[in-house]
Amino acid sequence: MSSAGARSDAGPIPIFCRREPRVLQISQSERDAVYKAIFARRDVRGEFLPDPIPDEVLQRILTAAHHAPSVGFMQPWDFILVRDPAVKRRIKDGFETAHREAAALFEGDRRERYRQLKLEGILESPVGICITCDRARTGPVVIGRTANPEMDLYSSVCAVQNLWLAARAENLGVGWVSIVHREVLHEALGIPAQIVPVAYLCVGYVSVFHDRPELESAGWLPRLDLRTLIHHDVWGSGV
Ligand SMILES: Cc1cc2c(cc1C)N(C[C@H](O)[C@H](O)[C@H](O)COP(=O)(O)O)c1[nH]c(=O)[nH]c(=O)c1N2
Repeated sequence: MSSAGARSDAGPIPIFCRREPRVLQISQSERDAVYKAIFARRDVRGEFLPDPIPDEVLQRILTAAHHAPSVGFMQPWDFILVRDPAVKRRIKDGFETAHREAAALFEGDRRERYRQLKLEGILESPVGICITCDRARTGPVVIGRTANPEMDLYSSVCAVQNLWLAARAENLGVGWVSIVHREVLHEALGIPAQIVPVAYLCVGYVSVFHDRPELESAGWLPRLDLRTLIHHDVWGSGV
């Protein structure tokens, strides 16, 4: 475990967001910082602090999300910021229902171990962010989506990951809660029927960032060996 460390000062949107006429080079220390954010990012469930997130910080991580790649540049996302305890409570109730259903699918010892995992921080985190996908945002024909219609959903997932990494760079924890039925999010957040809720994220400062995924530390699953996942030219060619 490592302590959460000092918070970033609120400041302007980084220079990378402005238009640059030259090829932007990334220095070695900047590169190291990117990798640091990637490897130190964690899914946070149980360590949220109630401290409020300054508006400027929230704006920066939302701007990072908004600069994600998207199929045909359709930018299909919206961001619903959830602070109302009553709204959070409805989502938490939805989690509890889906969690019970999921627990029933595990056998014996694994069911009890699943029940003991902390898998959300809906009420504890000061802000929830629901990232959605408007599949009709730029009309029916989108560059890059015709052969693979799910590409707009993947684009919203890219926004999730940008936000997750930017949040880590701000020393903010993020936890993705997918143990909730989509209809619960539609109802609790007033999401129109044609918009897809892609991710419900719990966001806040934390008491600690774990060094490893909690599911790995709990012995649920190990990290796979990257070498077994790389194929050369054809599937199954091995290393
Ligand atoms: C699409 C999706 C959906 C979920 C998750 C992730 C992703 C990508 N994760 C987090 C997941 O458990 C976690 O990322 C892995 O265990 C790896 O841990 P780190 O993210 O590296 O800490 C997650 N975690 C959790 O506690 N409750 C959840 O419902 C979910 N849902």
